[in-house]
Amino acid sequence: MANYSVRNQVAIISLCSPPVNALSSDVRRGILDSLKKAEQDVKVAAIVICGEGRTFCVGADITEFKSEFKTFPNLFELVDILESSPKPIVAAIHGHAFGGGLEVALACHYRVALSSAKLALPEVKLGILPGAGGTQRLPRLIGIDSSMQWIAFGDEYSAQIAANIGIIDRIFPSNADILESAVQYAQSIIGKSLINRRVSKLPVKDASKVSHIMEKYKQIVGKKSRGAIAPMVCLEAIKHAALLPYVEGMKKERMGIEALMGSDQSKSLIYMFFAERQVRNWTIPGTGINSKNTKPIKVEKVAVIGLGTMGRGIVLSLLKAGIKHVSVMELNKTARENGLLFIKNILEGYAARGTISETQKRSMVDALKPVSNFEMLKDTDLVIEAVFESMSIKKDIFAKLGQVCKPSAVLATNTSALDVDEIAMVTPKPKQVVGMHFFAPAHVMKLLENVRGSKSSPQVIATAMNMGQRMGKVTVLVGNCHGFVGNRMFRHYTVETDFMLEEGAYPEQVDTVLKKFGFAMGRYQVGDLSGNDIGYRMRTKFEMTNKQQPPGAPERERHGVRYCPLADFLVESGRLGYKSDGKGWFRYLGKNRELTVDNEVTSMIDSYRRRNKIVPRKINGEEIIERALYPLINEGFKILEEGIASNPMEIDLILVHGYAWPRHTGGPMFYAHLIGLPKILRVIERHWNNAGLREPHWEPSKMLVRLVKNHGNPDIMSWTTLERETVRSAL
Ligand SMILES: CCCCCC/C=C/CC(=O)SCCNC(=O)CCNC(=O)[C@H](O)C(C)(C)COP(=O)(O)OP(=O)(O)OC[C@H]1O[C@@H](n2cnc3c(N)ncnc32)[C@H](O)[C@@H]1OP(=O)(O)O
Repeated sequence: MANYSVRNQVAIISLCSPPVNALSSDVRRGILDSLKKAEQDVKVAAIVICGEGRTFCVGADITEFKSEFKTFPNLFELVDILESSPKPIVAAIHGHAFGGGLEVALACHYRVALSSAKLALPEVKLGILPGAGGTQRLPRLIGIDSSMQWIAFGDEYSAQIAANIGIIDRIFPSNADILESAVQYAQSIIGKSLINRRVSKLPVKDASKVSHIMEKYKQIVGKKSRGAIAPMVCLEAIKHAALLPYVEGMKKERMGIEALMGSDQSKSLIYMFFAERQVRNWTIPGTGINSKNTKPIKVEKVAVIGLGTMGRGIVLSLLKAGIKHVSVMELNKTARENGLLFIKNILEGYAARGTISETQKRSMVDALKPVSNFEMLKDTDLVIEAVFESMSIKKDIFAKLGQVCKPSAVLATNTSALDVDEIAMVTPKPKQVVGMHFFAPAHVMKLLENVRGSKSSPQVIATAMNMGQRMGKVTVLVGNCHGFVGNRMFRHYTVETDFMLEEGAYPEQVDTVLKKFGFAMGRYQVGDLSGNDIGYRMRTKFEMTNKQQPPGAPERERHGVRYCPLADFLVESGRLGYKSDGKGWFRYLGKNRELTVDNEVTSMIDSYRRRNKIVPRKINGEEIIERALYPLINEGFKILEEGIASNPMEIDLILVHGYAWPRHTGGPMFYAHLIGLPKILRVIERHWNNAGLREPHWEPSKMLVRLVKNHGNPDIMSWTTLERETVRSAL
């Protein structure tokens, strides 16, 4: 709804729909009714639209998208009614003016804002376009070039930037009273002509350059938003603002939003939006313990052990989160000096770019406390161990931490696959131990996979979850198993793509198909980028690599299971990827590391096939997608079945934020939901029947089988509930 009042000739329409004043049908109706009152009241000479509470308006109510077009006034109708008002309307912006909220402001005749306000047209991130005139009004205010930048990427901008380019007419200090300031501003414009204040009537300044600008953005969007439809539709709609009169341009915008709204990509992106918020409400499956009934321990002093790649990133994340005391312990002098230098350089860079102020930078540097022995960690609230991935080294460290740290200290291990319980058992208080799996580089990557050990106390889990959120990370709680969620699932992707190389595909073909699906890089380029030796080290641990096999051992089998040694040959021939002179699955040439196919790799694959008498066959794109992605989905169901993740959203967040799974498909589980579970199961069963026990990743998940058998194609939101009911009724 919207509240209405009048103050000194100025009518105030305040949006009132906590927490973020989304433009639900009630709010839109409230604005319209208030506007009518203001127009009819002869004592009113100007109108202010503002938001109650923490923000101006975050845009259309996403939960009402399905009925958006049906109720009067829809957003599209409301903005034109506002703009044509005979009385001047001032939008008073604090907090956020996002999406439809900014479109409402663009339809007002003036816009004022607190300097702390943020503005954006982020609809593209929901797979749609600004469908209430945003693509037609913004170009008339700031030109085609800036509009394409704002709308095709959907990023937020400060009020000051918006003022610099002409969106905001007046900025007030962040501590000003926005309503009071806006009312005074409205009084100052009473009686002024509204000609030139109705944005839809303005010409587009850089209209003549539209083709050139369009080409530029098509290139950028093609690279940055691979496979996503909405960014291109946004560009097309903005182009029409340059070429067509406003009314005609609006018709094109309408066609654009109707095509995008309800599309699979938009459904996926909306699912992601809510998943990112839902995940804050963590729960331990089957226990009743959750974020609502568990309080975190107060954390003021944190320590990080190890200043390698992971440790440095973790320290930076803690500093950015505002932790005022971060002890860093690295016993190797060179690693310590390099690590500290790296951290300081990154902070310098942030300050130079204006991401943080000089004062903030200084206080972050002051917060760094190098320590040289475990004793010095005795009053630390949270210790994050980030040393080399070795069970014995980690156990050694936890044994020491267990002796010196105070009993309430939370002891976290940053491991990507090791058993958190085994590490915990060396301490006198295993309930204080938890896993915090960061992704490299930890100060950049948004994902944190927190691992609850079987003994981790609820408070300790709450503390790790809270710390992740303080660091601004998408923090997901998972159970303890080898590889946790992400690495456990992703393994199958690499295993099965390598099998396709044996059978007839080549790395470039696999990567092209995966990139078309939406991955920023294919499986083989990712291997080259992160280093093919990482997987090799892991396989060495399990005595699987080519070199570790006794003479005469079967080349394509390990521990009775199908195995492809091509990745081993690659590493053993020194092709680790980018870092080994640009040689990996591909060859990277020149300063720009241009990816080229390397005949050496092709010959290696061909001769391996000949040696093993494999007759190569043609593998098409559909097969590549099924075989690369379905085993991973199958594993996702096994993870749900075991309670390692509590719901599919958690799995999807991990794969999207940690493994570059394309966001516009919603992650593997949502993708499975879009394809339909019966088809997913059919394909998995077909491969399982062909491959049998030698390829266990094709063994259908029991949960998937039960869901399809008992419920056909149930909605993703009901999977875990249905599974629980089925299991309970079987007991
Ligand atoms: C015929 C014409 C048809 C045209 C119709 C189509 C036009 C659409 C135009 C649009 O406006 S689409 C929506 C565009 N807006 C957005 O995408 C903004 C989404 N919100 C955000 O990005 C963030 O919420 C924020 C604005 C940056 C604020 O972040 P903050 O961290 O402060 O809060 P949150 O935790 O994210 O949100 C609090 C709470 O509010 C819910 N919520 C946020 N935005 C919306 C929304 N637009 N609709 C419905 N609900 C929203 C969010 O889910 C949280 O709920 P919870 O229950 O507390 O988790």
